[in-house]
Amino acid sequence: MNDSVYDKNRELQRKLDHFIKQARANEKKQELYETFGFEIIGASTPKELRDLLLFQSIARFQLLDMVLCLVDHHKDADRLFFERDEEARLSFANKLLILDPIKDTEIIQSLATNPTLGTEALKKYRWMLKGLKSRDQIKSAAFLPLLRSNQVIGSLMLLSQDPHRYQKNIGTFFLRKLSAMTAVAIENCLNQQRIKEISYQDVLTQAYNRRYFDLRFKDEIARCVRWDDDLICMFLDVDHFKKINDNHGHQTGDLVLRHMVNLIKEQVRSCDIVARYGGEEFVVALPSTTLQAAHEIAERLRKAICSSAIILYDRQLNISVSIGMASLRSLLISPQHDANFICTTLLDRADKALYEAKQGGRNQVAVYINPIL
Ligand SMILES: Nc1nc2c(ncn2[C@@H]2O[C@H](COP(=O)(O)OP(=O)(O)OP(=O)(O)O)[C@@H](O)[C@H]2O)c(=O)[nH]1
Repeated sequence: MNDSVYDKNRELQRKLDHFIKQARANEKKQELYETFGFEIIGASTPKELRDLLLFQSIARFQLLDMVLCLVDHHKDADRLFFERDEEARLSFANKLLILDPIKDTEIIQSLATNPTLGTEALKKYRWMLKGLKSRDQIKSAAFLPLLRSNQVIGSLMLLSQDPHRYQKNIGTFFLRKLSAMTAVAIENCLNQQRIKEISYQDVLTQAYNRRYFDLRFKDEIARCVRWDDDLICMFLDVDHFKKINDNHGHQTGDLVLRHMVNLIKEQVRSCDIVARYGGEEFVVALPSTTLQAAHEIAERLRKAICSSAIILYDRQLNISVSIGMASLRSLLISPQHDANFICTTLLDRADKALYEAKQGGRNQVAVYINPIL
């Protein structure tokens, strides 16, 4: 082989090696993006999705930071992503930006429908980086729109310390794939959660239904047992409700039930579980609450119900409620007691206390007391 053929051959070999290397790198990239895509699409709760997108993605894609911006068409994004988790709300405060479709129209209109890379992304979407601790270290960014049915539902901002990572002229195939999968994952996950919530809600009063209560009650009891915390179970029953129905009609009876739920919700914390247990009977679980504190809440609630008359078209209607409660501590739990036993015993005791309150003349609070052996 003469020298020139030999050189050409080497040059070709070098190019081939380069292409093979690039193909392998792309294959790896594709695998990384696809695995992540399948994981986010498989996320079963908004919390899981939130952690994958805003926390795990950073290590997976070797990013400096990630910001997700969502147009809150259903006005429920904050609740779905953070319910009962103040700590997470604080730690993700600057990474999950929720836009109001009415108040933030200008910002929403500024969200491009194509990826924007490099300094243009940094300039145009500076507002997305406002509260980030890592802000000063950002050297390049990729803005990815999240689209569903040709509508912008939000955007992702991938941030890097490497000034060459996201540049105007680099290929966006993988990034487009990531943004498409993210949009599908967000839409699916939030819709699934909404459906779950509807199935857990009492249609008439918007309180939780018994199915949801039974599920959550078990979890809360397990948590309180683990942390050696007390938990209070409270039953509330409208007094002489049959008479209300008979004298004023079922519609008024329904109004009373809705009114009751609103008053109960006003008096308890968002972490407490308020559910309609049946007919005119409601149950409230108060985790990490002492019997004394719960008694004060119950009394406050009883007084609030008693003193807030319902205004009907031609008169006002006064109602009262009887309340029975029992504490987890009163059960003297031992390790052989299983969760089902604790749940049913606690409900049974609160129900017995409610019976006492009714027997005692109604419009009062009764506490289950352990019989002296
Ligand atoms: N309007 C309305 N009434 C309901 C609903 N569910 C159950 N009820 C009525 O609630 C009433 C419950 O009556 P009772 O169990 O006798 O109790 P009460 O009249 O409240 O008497 P005490 O509990 O002993 O004070 C029944 O008349 C049921 O028909 C509902 O969804 N809407």
